[in-house]
Amino acid sequence: KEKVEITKEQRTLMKVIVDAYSTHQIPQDVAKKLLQEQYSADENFLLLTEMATSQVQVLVEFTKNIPGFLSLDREDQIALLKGSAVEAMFLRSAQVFSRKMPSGQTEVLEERIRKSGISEEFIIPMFNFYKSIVSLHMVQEEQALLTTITILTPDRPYVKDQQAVERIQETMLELLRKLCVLQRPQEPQYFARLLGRLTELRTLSHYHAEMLTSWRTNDHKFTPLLCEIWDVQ
Ligand SMILES: CC(C)NC(=O)n1c(-c2ccccc2)cc2c1CN(S(=O)(=O)c1cccs1)CC2
Repeated sequence: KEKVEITKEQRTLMKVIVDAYSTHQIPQDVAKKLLQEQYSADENFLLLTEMATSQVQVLVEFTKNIPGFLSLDREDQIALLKGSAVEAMFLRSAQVFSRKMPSGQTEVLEERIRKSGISEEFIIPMFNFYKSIVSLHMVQEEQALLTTITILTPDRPYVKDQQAVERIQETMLELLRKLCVLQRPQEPQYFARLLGRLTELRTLSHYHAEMLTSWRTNDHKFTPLLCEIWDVQ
């Protein structure tokens, strides 16, 4: 039986990441808006735009707190942010659903998202992903590390020094692996299941690119920040 132990450095690293992750949350007022009175499809879309924009700002702030990230090449930092923004958004969205909400709120939230101008063909895989994340019942440490590992994916487009990114990502993967073993001794495959969700995320981000095209044909507007991070318009 493998004796797994979190070292002092790993404990410090964990604390830095979880503190950053819990500090940089989407303003509750924005999330609350989605739950208020009846909205039209256009207003729901506008709210999602607002939420997604604020999430990108949160993502940038969180990423700056990942130990080692700011010592990467500047252009590679941008490439990692742009390359992971959509996946981080879907991961954060799933985590919003994972949170215990007063009864009925999850359904209202689901309804608003379904009625926001997103075509059915994307709604299904998107909600399947949310459910697959919710069913894992991740603790905050796992959520924060999974987001960190997603951001530190070496093979994003335009990343020059992939080795440097790989080195930091490997530190995070090793920490998450240990946490999973300690957290779920009875579920030896849990770590593998978590990483499997990252593959699902990549598929979703391909759907997202198509979603954007269909929105643009219906003349939906995005914020300058979303246009920049998604490379549209
Ligand atoms: C929490 C934030 C990050 N989630 C969010 O903004 N959502 C949520 C969502 C999920 C669970 C709870 C609350 C909200 C569903 C969707 C989005 C955004 N996207 S988007 O970025 O493609 C988009 C932007 C503008 C028009 S469409 C569409 C799908």
